[in-house]
Amino acid sequence: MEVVIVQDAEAGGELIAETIANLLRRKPDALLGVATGSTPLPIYQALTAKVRSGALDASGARIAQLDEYVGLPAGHPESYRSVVLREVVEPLGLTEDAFMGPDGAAEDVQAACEAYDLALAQAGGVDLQLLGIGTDGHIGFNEPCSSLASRTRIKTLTRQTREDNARFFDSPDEVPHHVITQGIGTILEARHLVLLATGEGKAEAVAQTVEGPVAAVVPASALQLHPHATVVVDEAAASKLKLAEYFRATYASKPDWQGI
Ligand SMILES: O=P(O)(O)OC[C@H]1O[C@](O)(CO)[C@@H](O)[C@@H]1O
Repeated sequence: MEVVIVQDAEAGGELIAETIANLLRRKPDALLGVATGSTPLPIYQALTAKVRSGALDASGARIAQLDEYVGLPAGHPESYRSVVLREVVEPLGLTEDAFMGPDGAAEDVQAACEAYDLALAQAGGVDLQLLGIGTDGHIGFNEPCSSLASRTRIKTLTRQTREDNARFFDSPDEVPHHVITQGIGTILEARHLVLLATGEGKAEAVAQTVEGPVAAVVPASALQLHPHATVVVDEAAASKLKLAEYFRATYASKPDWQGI
């Protein structure tokens, strides 16, 4: 696992956007797995700026959703499908044809989950999966004690996560209780995992993810099992890392650094 400490969220967004840009220059039809929430927004803004300035042609990119609420009406502005279309697909000049996600309104949710795992595999697998992290250590919506081998499935949100996400809704009661999420086993199949964490509220979860044992109670700790996982944290989110100085020195010592 590579840990990169950056000054702030904007720097993290720029670093990861450049990594994605390099991937798309090598592989124009790369499948990008995208996360929602507040954390990845600086990445999408930096990536969009590259496209608009002509520094990057992202027209062949394909976008895959990480998770979705169950039970929101179709077209709800806070469904993750709506968020990804609004924050990623449209700004990059892509169409819905380039987008894939699980069906949160399916009658048979389990079948929809299995269909999504199959669709990801048939699309050649995710090249780079962006991840945020919950204050409880979740990735996607894999709450604590999710199986580290789990596949895409329905999950129940913890009270903490519903409280954390209430800011996106008119009332806390509107936050759905259930979600579809790529499983941890599904996420681990992506070729490169890039987790961004910013702010002091994520510091404890980051410390447990990076320096704690691999444990289902901290789902993000599963990144330790992946051969190419990069954790990008700002100074605030890095504040509880015992090895912070080591991580800074390691990163600074890479003379011909080409991206993460
Ligand atoms: O970035 P935020 O808004 O703190 O959310 C943390 C994580 O929880 C989720 O909202 C759950 O999927 C992710 O989108 C995000 O990575």
